[in-house]
Amino acid sequence: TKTPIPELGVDTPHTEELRSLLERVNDWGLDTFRIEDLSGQRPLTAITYKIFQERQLLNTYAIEPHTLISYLLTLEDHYQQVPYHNKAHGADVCQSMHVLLNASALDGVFTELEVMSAIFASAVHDVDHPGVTNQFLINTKSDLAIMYNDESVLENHHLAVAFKLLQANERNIFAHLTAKQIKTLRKMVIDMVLATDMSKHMQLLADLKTMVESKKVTGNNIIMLESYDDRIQVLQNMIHCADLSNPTKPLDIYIKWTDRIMEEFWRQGDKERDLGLEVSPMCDRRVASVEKHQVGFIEFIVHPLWETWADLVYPDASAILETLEQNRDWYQARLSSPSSTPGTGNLSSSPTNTNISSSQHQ
Ligand SMILES: COc1ccccc1COc1cc(C2=NN(C3CCCCCC3)C(=O)C2(C)C)ccc1OC
Ligand SMILES: [Zn+2]
Repeated sequence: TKTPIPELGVDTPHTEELRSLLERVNDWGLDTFRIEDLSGQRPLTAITYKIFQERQLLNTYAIEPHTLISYLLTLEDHYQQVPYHNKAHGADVCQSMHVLLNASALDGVFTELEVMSAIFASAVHDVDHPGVTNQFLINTKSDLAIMYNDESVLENHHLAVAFKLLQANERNIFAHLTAKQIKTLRKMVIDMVLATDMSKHMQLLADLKTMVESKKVTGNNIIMLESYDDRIQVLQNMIHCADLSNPTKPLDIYIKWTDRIMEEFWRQGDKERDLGLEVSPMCDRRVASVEKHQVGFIEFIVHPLWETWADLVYPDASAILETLEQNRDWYQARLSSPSSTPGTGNLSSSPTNTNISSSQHQ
């Protein structure tokens, strides 16, 4: 006999509140920070366990609850404690992917195995992220860059760690899948996680645009995807959208992600400075232009992607696109008005603006 599984998969004194929050797992904008606090710092385990239950994946694939919890807890422990690419980000992308999979334009399009592959890929996609970019790992001739020959260094590492953790019997959640199912799942998970490498963004978006232009739908507006290439392309763009979903979330949540990514980039800049390397402009905390980076990120990367995704699954992502545009306008407005950041750069000329709070965001 084994120790009983806690109802929500995690040990917490806040069971009632966590349960009611997890009831909203199908909603865009779920507060993963609140889940982190209520789950005893186990957001990834709590959210992924809830999604597996919600989608009946434990029954469909004869997954032992103990085994799933054991895998998720170990996976979560292998996310590093860095400002942004930590277990909360993993949980957030996993929950975002779960919502995107529910688009009515995709009703019945993906098999159970494809759905489980997508949820699993999202949960593992940044495991053991060291909080620095691929370029930094390459520039510093890191062991990881040597291991993966400078090609999608981080993404290859996340995959290797995720699959390595499955090798222990007590963590092998896919023990009851057929060899063929495991082969298919492994290929799809690899294809999805490798697609989260930002250097693939332009190609991914170009292919998505081509698909939208030639979109074939059934009578009730459900997208028809015949080949593996078409199916995996949609799933790759889906995980990419989930990964780049921060600016599409409620503003208070979006701002928290912005604070985290800036701190992570600035810490990389500090490392670059200490190593005598050239400090990437986006990583220099002395030339902080938080609003400018967000406006640029949305204008050139996030909005073009989400606009195309919203076309593909029209009208399912229209409200998400609306929030993105409102958030862009909010950061844009702060760009033109005097900055709220005393002591750095762009304070407006009039002295009256010097008496403001220290935080980047009021
Ligand atoms: C180009 O945007 C920025 C530059 C400097 C500071 C901030 C931003 C915008 O804010 C975010 C950025 C990212 C990412 N940016 N990138 C890369 C970085 C390399 C440069 C060019 C390609 C983009 C990533 O890989 C991730 C997905 C981690 C994630 C959340 C953000 O905000 C919530
Ligand atoms: Zn990510």
